[in-house]
Amino acid sequence: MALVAGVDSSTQSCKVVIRDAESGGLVRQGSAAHPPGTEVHPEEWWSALRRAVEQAGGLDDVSALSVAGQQHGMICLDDRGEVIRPALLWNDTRSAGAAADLVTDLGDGDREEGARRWASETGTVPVASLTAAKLRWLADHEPGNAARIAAVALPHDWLTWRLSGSVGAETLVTDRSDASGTGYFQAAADTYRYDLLALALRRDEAEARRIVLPRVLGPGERAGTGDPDAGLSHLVLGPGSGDNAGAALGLGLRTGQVFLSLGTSGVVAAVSEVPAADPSGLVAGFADATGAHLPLACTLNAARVLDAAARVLGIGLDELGELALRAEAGAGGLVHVPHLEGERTPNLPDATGSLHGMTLSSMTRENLARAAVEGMLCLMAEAMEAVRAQGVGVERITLVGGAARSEAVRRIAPAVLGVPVDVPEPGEYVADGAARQAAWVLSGEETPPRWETGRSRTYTAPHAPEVLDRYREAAAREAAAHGA
Ligand SMILES: Nc1ncnc2c1ncn2[C@@H]1O[C@H](COP(=O)(O)OP(=O)(O)O)[C@@H](O)[C@H]1O
Ligand SMILES: O=C(CO)[C@@H](O)[C@H](O)COP(=O)(O)O
Repeated sequence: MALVAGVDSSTQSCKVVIRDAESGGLVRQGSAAHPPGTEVHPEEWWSALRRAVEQAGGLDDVSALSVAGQQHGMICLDDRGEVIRPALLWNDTRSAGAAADLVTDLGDGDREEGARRWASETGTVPVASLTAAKLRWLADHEPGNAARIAAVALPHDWLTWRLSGSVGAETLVTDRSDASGTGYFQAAADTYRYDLLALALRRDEAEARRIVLPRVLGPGERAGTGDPDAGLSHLVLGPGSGDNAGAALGLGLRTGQVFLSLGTSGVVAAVSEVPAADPSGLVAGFADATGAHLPLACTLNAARVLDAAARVLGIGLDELGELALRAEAGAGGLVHVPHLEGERTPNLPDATGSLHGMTLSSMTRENLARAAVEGMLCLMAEAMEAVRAQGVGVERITLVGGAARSEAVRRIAPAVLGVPVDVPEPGEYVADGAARQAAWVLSGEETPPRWETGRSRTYTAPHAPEVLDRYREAAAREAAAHGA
C-alpha cells in the first residue's frame, strides 16, 4: 500500500494528512500552530510543518507529498537564497495604498481603465492581498530590501523548495493556482507578466526578468524528490497549490460546483472552465489545481468573527453557537458588520467592525452571538452574489473550513444564503487536496485518482432575506463612512 501526504500550510496552522494513495483512506494526521500576526518569518512555517509531520508519524513510509498553502504571501529571497525579511501575508493591509496605485498606474492615471486592464490581462484587480501590491509596498517603503530581491516565492513554493533541500532559487517551482494569485501571472495564458512585476517593483522589464520566479508546473507534474540529507530522497514531490485550489481538489468538485470556506478568510469559489475577469475587483480570476479556473471572492473576516464574539462573551465556540440558536433570526434587530480586520470584499482595508440596532431589548447575549454568526454569513452572502454576477449559477454550496464545525453556522447559513448548504464530514479538505495531488503525481496518470469523498449532510432552512437586507443597509452606512 503506497502512502501519500498532503500539507495545508494555512494562516493559523499547518495540517498534515497521510492517506492511502489508491483508496484515499485516512491513515494518520498531525497539526501544529502558526504564530499570530500578518508578518511571519517563513522559518516558522517550516518549523510548524516539521512538527505536524512528526505528529503524523513521519514520512519514512510515505511515497509522495504535496504542499497547499495560504495564497499571496510575499517571500523575497536574496542571491544566496536567504529570506530577506519576514513574509507579508494575504491579510496584511499595509499594501492597500500600493494596490490602489498599481490600478491607477496601469490605467495611466485612470482608475477605471486600470481596473479594466488588470481584469482583462491577469483576471484580477489588485487589492492589498496580492503579492504584486506587497512588492510595490516594499519598493516604496523598504527600497534597500527591494533592491536585494533575487527571487520571489509564495508560501507553498518555498516549503516545497525546503522539502527538496535545494539551495539555489532557480530550482523553485509552483503551480498555476498559486501563481495566479500573484498579480503578475496571466492564468488565461499560463504565463508570467514580467512587465507587471516590473511595474510592481518600479523597475524596467529587463531588470524584472532577472528576478527568479518559480517555474510553473502543470497539474500532476512532478516537482522532484525530497532532500537526501534529510532522508527524504524516496519522497516524490508534487507541484502543490494555493489552499483554495487544494480545497476544491480535496472536495472533488466538478465544473460549476461552488464551495464556501470559513477559515481565517471567508471564500466563495467555483470550479469553472472559463477564466473570470471582473473589473469591479470583487471576484479574482484565479486558476484551479487541475488545469481549469477558480473564480473566487475572498473576505478578510470569517471564523475569527466568531472567535472575537466568544471572547467578548467569555464563552467557548460551542456555547456561542448554542446562544446564537436560542435567538430569533435577525437577532432582535442587532446587526453586526464584521469588518474586524478591515475588509477585502468589499475593498475597505481601513474599515472597522460595527454593531447596529442596539436597544435595551436587543442587547442580550443570545442576540450578540446570533448577530456575529449572521454578520459573518451576510458578508459571505455578498461574496456569493459577486461570484454569481460573474455568471456562476449558485444553486447550492458546500461548506468547509474551521467554522463549518459549528452547528449554528450550518443551520443559519441556508437561511441567510438562500441556498441549501452541503456540509461534508469535518476534515482537512485543503490537505486532502494536496494528498490527492501527490497520489496523482505518483500515479503518472492524466487525471487525479478517484477517491471516495465522505458523506455530506444537507442543511436547509426557509430563506430569511430580511437579515441580508438589514445588513446591507448597515454595511452601506459603514462603507460611506470609510469613503467607499
Ligand atoms: N466548532 C467551531 N465553531 C466555530 N469555529 C470553529 C470551530 N472549530 C474551529 N473553528 C474556527 O476555525 C478557525 C480555523 O479554521 P481553519 O479553516 O483551520 O483556518 P485557516 O485554514 O485559515 O488556518 C479558527 O478561527 C477557529 O476558531
Ligand atoms: O487570500 C486568500 C485567497 O485569495 C486566502 O484564502 C488565503 O489563501 C488564506 O486562506 P486561509 O488560511 O484562510 O485558508
